[in-house]
Amino acid sequence: MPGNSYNSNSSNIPPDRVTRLVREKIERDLRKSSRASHPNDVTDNGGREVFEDEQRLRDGDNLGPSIVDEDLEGPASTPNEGCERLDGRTFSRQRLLVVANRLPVSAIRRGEDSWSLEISAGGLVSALLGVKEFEARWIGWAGVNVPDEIGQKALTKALAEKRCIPVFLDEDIVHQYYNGYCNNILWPLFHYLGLPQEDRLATTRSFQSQFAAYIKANQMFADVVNKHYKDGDVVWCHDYHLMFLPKCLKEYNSDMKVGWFLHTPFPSSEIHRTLPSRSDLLRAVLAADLVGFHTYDYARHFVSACTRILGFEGTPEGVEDQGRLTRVAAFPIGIDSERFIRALEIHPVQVHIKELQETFAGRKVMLGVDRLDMIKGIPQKLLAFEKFLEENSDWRGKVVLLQIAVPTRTDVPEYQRLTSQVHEIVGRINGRFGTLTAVPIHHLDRSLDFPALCALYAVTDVALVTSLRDGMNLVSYEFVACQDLKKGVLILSEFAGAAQSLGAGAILVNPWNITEVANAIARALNMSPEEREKRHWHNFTHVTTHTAQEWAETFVSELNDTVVEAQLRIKQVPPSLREADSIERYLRSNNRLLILGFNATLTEPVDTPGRRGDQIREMELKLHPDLKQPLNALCHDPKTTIVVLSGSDRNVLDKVLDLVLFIFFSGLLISTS
Ligand SMILES: O=P(O)(O)OC[C@H]1O[C@H](O[C@H]2O[C@H](CO)[C@@H](O)[C@H](O)[C@H]2O)[C@H](O)[C@@H](O)[C@@H]1O
Ligand SMILES: O=c1ccn([C@@H]2O[C@H](COP(=O)(O)OP(=O)(O)O)[C@@H](O)[C@H]2O)c(=O)[nH]1
Repeated sequence: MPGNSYNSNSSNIPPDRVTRLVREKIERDLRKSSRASHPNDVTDNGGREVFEDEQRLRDGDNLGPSIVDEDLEGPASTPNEGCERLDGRTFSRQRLLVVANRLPVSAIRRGEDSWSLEISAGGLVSALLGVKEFEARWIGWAGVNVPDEIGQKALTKALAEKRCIPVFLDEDIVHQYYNGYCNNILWPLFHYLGLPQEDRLATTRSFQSQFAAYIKANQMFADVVNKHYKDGDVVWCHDYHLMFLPKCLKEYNSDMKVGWFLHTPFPSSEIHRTLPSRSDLLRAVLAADLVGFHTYDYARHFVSACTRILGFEGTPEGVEDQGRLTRVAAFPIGIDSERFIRALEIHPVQVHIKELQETFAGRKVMLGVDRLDMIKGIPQKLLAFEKFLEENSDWRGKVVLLQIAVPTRTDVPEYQRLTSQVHEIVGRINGRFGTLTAVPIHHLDRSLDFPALCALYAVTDVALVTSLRDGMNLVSYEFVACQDLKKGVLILSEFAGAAQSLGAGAILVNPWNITEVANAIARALNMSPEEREKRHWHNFTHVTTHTAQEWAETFVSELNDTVVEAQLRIKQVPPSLREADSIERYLRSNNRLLILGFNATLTEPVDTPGRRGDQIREMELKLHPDLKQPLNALCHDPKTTIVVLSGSDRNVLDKVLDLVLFIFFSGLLISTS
């Protein structure tokens, strides 16, 4: 198990490694405080304008200078690379390897050895765009199958210009790992939509081959990381696609600083325990030093899955297994709010705003922006809008719903079915409430570019985010950032992570309750300007102060600190007793107290021994047969008192130790549950 090998390796850590880690931490702290007092005194692009970022995004040059050739061949030292000067001192910036399923660029093949690259500026890209503390490079899949060596070499070279390093996955792996295990199993399960019927049995062939492909793909990502890793780098793994990656990386090198962040919800342990590979996935994630989630609830669910399914200890800091702590915490993502606010001033956005205002003059604009995914609750949203129109005839013709539904995972049959279902509902509502000149719903099955999206956000009166579950939902943040003039209303699902941060300013709804959402639409459209202003102010303050940059910096510096703290903690663990000394003293003494653990100390190892309240599985615990005789002998010995200390329920202790207790036991059972 990686956790074990990590533990045993780490206990032999040379003191100079601890000293080096602490020195690096002091340097980082110094760098932070220098930057706080001289925010512009940075020799990289720290003072750049947001418009420059926009230009660089368009030019596909937003990810910094290219990776040097040596880097492509493997580890090499690159003097002065990533250095910055602050207060007259030179610091080298720490390298950050961001590993995500998808690279922030999509690649289109133009010829045998030529590629064109398009930047896709999703949440993670903008989050890292503004981070100056680290020198980031990306490792991931470019979204295309490149079977030939010439194509792979050319793409690798082209991507290096964007600080990206590709992982080449063949079509079969993509089908089984990405479409199969990631998007057909983990994605619906983590969003409380359950497992697909045919995969409910752990023994089905498709489940097993998809899981095998998942592990294989994760290993392929790990191989690439390992090839490019240099001592001192921070490796940040992202999302449900890469839950095995921390384990693979630590097996290569237990000193690697590894963080893992989940962008989706982590469901209640009762949901997670339905997954056939539940234990393997949890153990693999726990190999990381730091595990992060968007909300405290997701973090809590993860910790309780680890305690209930693996029998590990949950502490306020995270999850502990035999003295090794994996830190678990909430790090809510934000957006680059400045980028949206400043975009509203640029000419193309203003042109779009004017066009939209003219087109929808005299009508209130409602907006939905979602990937066309079951979790986004698009059919439920449309049905609620239909109900609103049914019950509020005076609003007919005076309100329009613009629904942008970005196609996604189009190879997965369930997504294809969803598309047809949405089209059918839109057609029905438009048929019912449309006129010869206007329809109530404008539905687009495509994505918009950044200027068009900003303009839409800015002209909207009411945004409708009705996700059935959503890790965070950045659309709600982006809408708020673009509304400082209009102060429109946000209707937000209570099942989106964003509800935890924007709940006070939004109208929160249960998206499954069509009547409640219909009523919320009426309330939002009729809301007084004073109430709108108050609500907007709350959310705008949050969105502009909890930015993506801050999210990324906090996670990575927490990861650095976690590693230092772990090394210091290991040094404080008392050394094991020497066996010969212990026996000798035991024999000499006349009054002995032996304090024994229970689960996995006195009991037979059970694959998933439950703990803390899971009495059903605790009842599976049995006294280890080899211990029966020695325990009897000890209990017979008048010089020895035995205490069994356990978090398990008293009934469980009674049952397991029954025989011993009944006949011989002269000790004490302490149940802390
Ligand atoms: O690449 P795809 O398979 O099309 O996946 C789409 C996106 O899924 C993930 O989104 C999640 O991350 C957001 C930011 O943390 C969060 O707000 C949202 O609730 C999640 O669904 C993934 O992180 C993205 O990179 C993908 O593009
Ligand atoms: O036409 C579009 C629609 C959406 N988005 C972006 O897609 C992201 C959606 O993120 P969210 O967290 O809301 O949900 P996800 O799709 O990641 O589940 C947001 O940053 C949007 O700006 C976009 O670039 N073009």
